[in-house]
Amino acid sequence: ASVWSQVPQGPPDAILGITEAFKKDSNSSKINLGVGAYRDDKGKPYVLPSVKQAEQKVMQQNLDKEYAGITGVPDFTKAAALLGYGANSAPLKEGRVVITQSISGTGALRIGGAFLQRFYPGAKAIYIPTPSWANHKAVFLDSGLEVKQYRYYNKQTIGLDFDGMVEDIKNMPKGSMILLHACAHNPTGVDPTETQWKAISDAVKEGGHYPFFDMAYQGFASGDTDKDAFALRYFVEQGHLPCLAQSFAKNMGLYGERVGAFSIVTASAEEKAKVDSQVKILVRPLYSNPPVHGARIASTILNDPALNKQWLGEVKDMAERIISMRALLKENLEKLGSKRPWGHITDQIGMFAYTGLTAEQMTQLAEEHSVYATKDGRISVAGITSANVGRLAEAIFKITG
Ligand SMILES: Cc1ncc(COP(=O)(O)O)c(CN[C@@](C)(CC(=O)O)C(=O)O)c1O
Repeated sequence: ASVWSQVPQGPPDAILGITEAFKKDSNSSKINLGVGAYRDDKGKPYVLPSVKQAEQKVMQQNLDKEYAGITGVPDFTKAAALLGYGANSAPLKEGRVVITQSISGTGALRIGGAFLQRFYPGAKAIYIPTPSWANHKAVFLDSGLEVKQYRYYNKQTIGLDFDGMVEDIKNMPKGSMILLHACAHNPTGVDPTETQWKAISDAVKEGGHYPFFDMAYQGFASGDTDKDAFALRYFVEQGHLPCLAQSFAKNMGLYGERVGAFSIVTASAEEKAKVDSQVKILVRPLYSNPPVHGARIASTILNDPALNKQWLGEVKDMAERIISMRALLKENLEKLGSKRPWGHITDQIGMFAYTGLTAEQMTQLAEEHSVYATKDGRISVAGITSANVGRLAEAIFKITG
């Protein structure tokens, strides 16, 4: 037998596999609501003008292509920390935040998982929400952690199971690790209110739990980067010492440039130095040091006041287009005479709408109507345009009534 004859055939990725199926469909009016990548109203990928301008500035500098340090482009990581934690962040001012560039958000989560596996003093089990991003479980399992779940989504109300979530947090063994989506929960689009975040912070503190924030959509949820960072910053103000995975894939449209950062809030500058040294020791054998181009673009945007302002406007525009497509879809469904409640489509926030459709209905959408999305009923609202929203509503109405 050949050396790889025993390798089993694995299933296609739950999310990226949808795009493969979409590409195979010859129907000219097919609609891709699978991967959470922004599309403009023409259904086209969008390179932000601020990104194009920043990239030109970078090219004009004729920079060399030497290795970055293990933790990446310093001007980028400093600016990413400021964007995430905010200008008034005490840990930032006191030099207590360890940060390393990462291979986008996935890479940040993986460095975090690996660091926690290596050094977390408590049980090596992380609690993730039910449901969560399809890749979270695999990232943490491959990091060597056990993955457990806490209640998050309420099927009946298609909203947050707040009581269930808080009860589960209170019942976790003391000092458990808990993953929290900072904003624009994937796949449900259901976020806690600020009041609910305060109660969640209390419950996490009461249990002495360790919060790991995944902030993959800062600015993309509400259009306001400060508003979207509320939960993270509130936890820090409350004295938690969280770690954070940041992605610039969505809010800067840098998907394929793989720009992200992983950071840890420590208790003191001395602790920061020790943790920083161990993060470097962990990253070096992983990929040694990160790609510089995307980080230089992001750094140029974040550090240039005019470009930063322009970028914030562009992020706001993307968020607003998503919000308007939510309203249009709901309106179209109601106009068709649907008797089902669709308020959750506009109540939810961020890239995704959790429709409440079953896996069978999602398969029907693809097979009978050439509308592609993940089987959990999640649709990427970014894939909706003023041109296809009518057909989408009809397809959903035909299936759900
Ligand atoms: C909550 C969450 N965290 C991290 C990531 C990682 O993104 P990055 O590595 O590209 O920075 C995603 C991307 N989720 C997408 C948008 C794409 C994907 O599945 O990879 C999604 O369709 O859910 C995400 O939704």
